[in-house]
Amino acid sequence: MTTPTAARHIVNFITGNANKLGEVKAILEPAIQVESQTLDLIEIQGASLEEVTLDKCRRAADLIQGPVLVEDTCLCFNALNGLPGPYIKWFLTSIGHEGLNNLLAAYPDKSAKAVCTFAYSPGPGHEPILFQGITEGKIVPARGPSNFGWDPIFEYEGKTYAEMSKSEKNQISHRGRALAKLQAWFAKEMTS
Ligand SMILES: O=P(O)(O)OP(=O)(O)OP(=O)(O)OC[C@H]1O[C@@H](n2cnc3c(O)ncnc32)[C@H](O)[C@@H]1O
Ligand SMILES: [Mg+2]
Repeated sequence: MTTPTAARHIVNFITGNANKLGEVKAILEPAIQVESQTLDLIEIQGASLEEVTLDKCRRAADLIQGPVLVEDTCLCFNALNGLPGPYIKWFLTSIGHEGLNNLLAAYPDKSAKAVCTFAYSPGPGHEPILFQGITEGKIVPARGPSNFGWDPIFEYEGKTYAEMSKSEKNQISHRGRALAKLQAWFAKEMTS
């Protein structure tokens, strides 16, 4: 006799970032199984955070010809009206943690928002669904291990992301908050 297995959702998370994948797996599994493919997806410029992610998702669904999950992360400095925002990857690569701190040297306001926007598409031709999470913190000189992007310079309630354990970060992070919305949506899909 075979044991019936509960229906489980599988998502195909398209990303070139192994740290993102690690966090997404830690948060979603085992309830939602995370498979992954690495694709270098073009990210459009001069658009809203939502448009960047929607466009990335449509491209991924077209390339894969199937259901996909993508994500775009922004780090927005309030004193700079939201910049570097979606361009944080290039700023981080070019000027590093110290340079990012220096960008705020002229401003007393060091507050920043970490914004994570996931987009899920059931396949090509379908309009993707967005799930966004925001964590408010501040930019500080680097503290903690430099394993993942700007984790050492983003402080939330006295600790930088880099000083937190993985589970501590996932509970309060921009990514954790966005995925809580995605989990709720998938849970509803399962029962409808
Ligand atoms: O293939 P994709 O998913 O696009 O991966 P990516 O590394 O290009 O990621 P983004 O385009 O979203 O750029 C976001 C930048 O912020 C970094 N980043 C993303 N999430 C982070 C987090 O939780 N903590 C620290 N740095 C993060 C990431 O390494 C990039 O430099
Ligand atoms: Mg990217």
